[in-house]
Amino acid sequence: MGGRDGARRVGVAVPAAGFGRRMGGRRKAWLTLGGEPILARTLRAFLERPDVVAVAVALAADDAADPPDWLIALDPRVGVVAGGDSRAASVARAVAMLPAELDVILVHDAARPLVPPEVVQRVLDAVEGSTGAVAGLPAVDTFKRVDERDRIVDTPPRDGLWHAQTPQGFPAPLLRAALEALAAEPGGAERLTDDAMVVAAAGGTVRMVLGAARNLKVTRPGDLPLAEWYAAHPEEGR
Ligand SMILES: Nc1ccn([C@@H]2O[C@H](COP(=O)(O)OP(=O)(O)OP(=O)(O)O)[C@@H](O)[C@H]2O)c(=O)n1
Ligand SMILES: C[C@](O)(CO)[C@H](O)COP(=O)(O)O
Repeated sequence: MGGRDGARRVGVAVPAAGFGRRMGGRRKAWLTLGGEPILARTLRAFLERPDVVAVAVALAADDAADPPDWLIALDPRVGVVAGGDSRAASVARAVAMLPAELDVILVHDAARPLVPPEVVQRVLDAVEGSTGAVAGLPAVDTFKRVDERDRIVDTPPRDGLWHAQTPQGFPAPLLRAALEALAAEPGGAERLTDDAMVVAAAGGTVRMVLGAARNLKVTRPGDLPLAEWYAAHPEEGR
């Protein structure tokens, strides 16, 4: 896998257009972690890689129309686009603005600012010669399926259950084709909550690789102190 000069060309799509409802209506990209915006920290993990040739960030429409100065000045590889009503729609818009000649596209949530470089590397290694790879962690809790009256109706066996994280990486032509197929399906984008589902729906087989505890998704207010702790302890949770 490689461009004309043999070097792999990686593009990164960063969905950052969420509403942060579970965070009390605060857009998580702009919250600070270790004294800097969450989005800045998220992008750094990818911008420090020389094989990353372009990064497309999907922002809420008003933010995309008036992005902060620091983001515009951050790196010439970074571009901004308005996201959509669902994560998948935002990913599709970010992928659409990436350059055509890419070998691999990584999708990474803006809300996961603590991804270790070795997790990014594991995903990229696993994408080589395959149809996709996702970072994740084996489940540690017992899972219950609960009905609308809060009754437990099933306890799915935990064997083989993992928590999916990001990055999620795919051969670029495959991800583009899968997103196009999804766009043609009414309501498709809302149904699929991660990129592996998009590629699997198009017939791809996606592998799981080991993620990291510190690669948590900042989702609720209580996640912020934990993320701050990880930020202050760079060797923990890897
Ligand atoms: N329409 C959307 C929805 C989500 N995201 C992004 O997808 C990632 C994962 O989503 P999540 O953590 O669920 O973020 P929010 O959608 O902001 O959270 P909530 O569901 O609480 O509103 C985040 O980086 C978020 O900004 C996006 O780009 N566009
Ligand atoms: C893609 C994801 O991070 C995998 O865990 C997650 O599904 C995104 O969060 P959401 O709450 O489903 O939008």
